[in-house]
Amino acid sequence: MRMRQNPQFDRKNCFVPTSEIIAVEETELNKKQRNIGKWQKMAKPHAFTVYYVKKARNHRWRCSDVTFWCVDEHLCNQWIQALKELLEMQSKPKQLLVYINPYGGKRQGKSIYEQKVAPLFSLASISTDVVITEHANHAKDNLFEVNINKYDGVVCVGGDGMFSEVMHGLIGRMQKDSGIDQNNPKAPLVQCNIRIGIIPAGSTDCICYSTVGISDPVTSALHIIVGDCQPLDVSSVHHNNTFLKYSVSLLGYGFYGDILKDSEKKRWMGPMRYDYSGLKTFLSHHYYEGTISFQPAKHTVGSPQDKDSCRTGCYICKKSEQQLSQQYKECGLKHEEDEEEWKVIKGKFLAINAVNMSCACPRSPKGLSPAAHLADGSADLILVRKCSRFDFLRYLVRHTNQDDQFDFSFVDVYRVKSFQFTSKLSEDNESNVTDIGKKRFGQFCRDHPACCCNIASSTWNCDGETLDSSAIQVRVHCQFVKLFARGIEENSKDEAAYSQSSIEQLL
Ligand SMILES: CCCCCCCCCCCCC/C=C/[C@@H](O)[C@H](COP(=O)(O)O)NC(=O)CCCCC
Ligand SMILES: Nc1ncnc2c1ncn2[C@@H]1O[C@H](COP(=O)(O)OP(=O)(O)O)[C@@H](O)[C@H]1O
Ligand SMILES: [Ca+2]
Repeated sequence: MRMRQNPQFDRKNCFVPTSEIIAVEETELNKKQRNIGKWQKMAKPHAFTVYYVKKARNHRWRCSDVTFWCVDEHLCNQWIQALKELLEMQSKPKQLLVYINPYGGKRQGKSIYEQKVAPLFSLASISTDVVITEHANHAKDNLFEVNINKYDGVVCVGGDGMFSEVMHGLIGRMQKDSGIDQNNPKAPLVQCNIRIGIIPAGSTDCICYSTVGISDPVTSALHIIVGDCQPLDVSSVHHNNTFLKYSVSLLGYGFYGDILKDSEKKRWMGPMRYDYSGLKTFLSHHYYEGTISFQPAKHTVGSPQDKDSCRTGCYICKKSEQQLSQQYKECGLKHEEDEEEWKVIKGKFLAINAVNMSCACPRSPKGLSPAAHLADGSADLILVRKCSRFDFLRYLVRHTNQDDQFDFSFVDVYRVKSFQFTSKLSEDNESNVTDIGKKRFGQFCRDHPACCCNIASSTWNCDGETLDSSAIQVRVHCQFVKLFARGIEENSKDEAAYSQSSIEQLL
């Protein structure tokens, strides 16, 4: 759509894709407005206002508007009618179920929603059912009861943990309605097609940041309003034949698991808790022995160390998904999982991280794996072996600058479609070796953070929630859920929008 700002004020033209129009309204002209400029000569001017997405720097979106005036009332009404019919034809949501976590982040979820998001939903004529959660898992449990077909999408206001709750509720509901047993690691899970929107109000908000490019409530609300759709890989996590969790951001053992475990007791600190626990965990410098086995993701066309970051309309995601589908058609799931070789690595690790996305966030704008892809059916498995505190610090600092965080002798990264992990402790226990001294020694280390040694086992950090077992089996499910997002857009020089389907074509 080609729009000229009000002729009296600004001669600038700008182009807005009709898919990024938020609303169209007839404009009531007050006396003052009538007396502006050349419209004074008009007996009775008529006007309509178009509200649209204006793109600012760093992927920030804002709602802007422009008013069109004309003397012909019928022409004005024709425009309004034509634009409204156009908006009706797009996949914009009309009815949303919203869960607000009043407890996450800086505990501002409710005010963020009411002050920044609700007015935009109202402008876009979106009706909402809002639930302010009263306890953990309230949203997840509620999703097993609601009439989900009534909604065009579900919105979570909170951090990654809140998204995880909503995702588990929707996926769990879908499997229950389809008679699928999630405890079976090889179950043919049924895809969840209802889109999830994230309004960032948490502590890390890496899922929002990695799929939109910024952690900003208004930007996310506008992505929901325009009806974006971004598929997302999901990892299922099992312990033997028991379902544990799904993960879309970070599955972290060692460093990030220890940070999460320590920070859970300090939620009263808000997001700062991660900085405090991060420093404490860094100083403790614990490493963990164990065995990782994994299947490389041979269907993907990218690699963790290429410079091809995942961007809107990602070619690597599209091509990888096509090749994966082709593999299943030719060989089927059973062959694919049983026949392909598993690579095995034993060692001592400071951190074992598996990420389905870059995990970019305000703390680390390029994330744990900058070239990880949102929808390529793979995860990047990052192994950080035991090293000195100084070297580990150099590794961490590289997450905050443009240097390659994988360019260290003690860091290996693999693009995988499945992996398993067992800690040495559980391996020893299985060989019936019980060593009281080791347990007592482990306690000594916990009491003396200065000690640099290996503790029996760490905790898995699964999107900010802890897992009950250290021995896990993980499988990546390609494009398993959908978000109201479009991935991170290439930074265009001029943030002005571009014309996709212009209103001019309606003329
Ligand atoms: C000396 C400077 C070192 C700086 C290192 C910075 C490294 C930051 C890496 C960030 C990784 C983020 C992975 C995201 C995980 C989230 O899903 C999870 C839960 O998010 P939320 O519910 O919104 O809080 N966040 C965490 O597990 C926190 C990880 C610790 C971040 C320091
Ligand atoms: N009303 C509530 N009271 C307590 N915990 C809640 C509530 N609603 C959600 N939770 C839980 O809070 C945890 C953290 O939520 P999240 O929004 O990720 O905040 P943060 O980013 O600060 O971790 C999640 O595990 C979620 O299940
Ligand atoms: Ca992926």
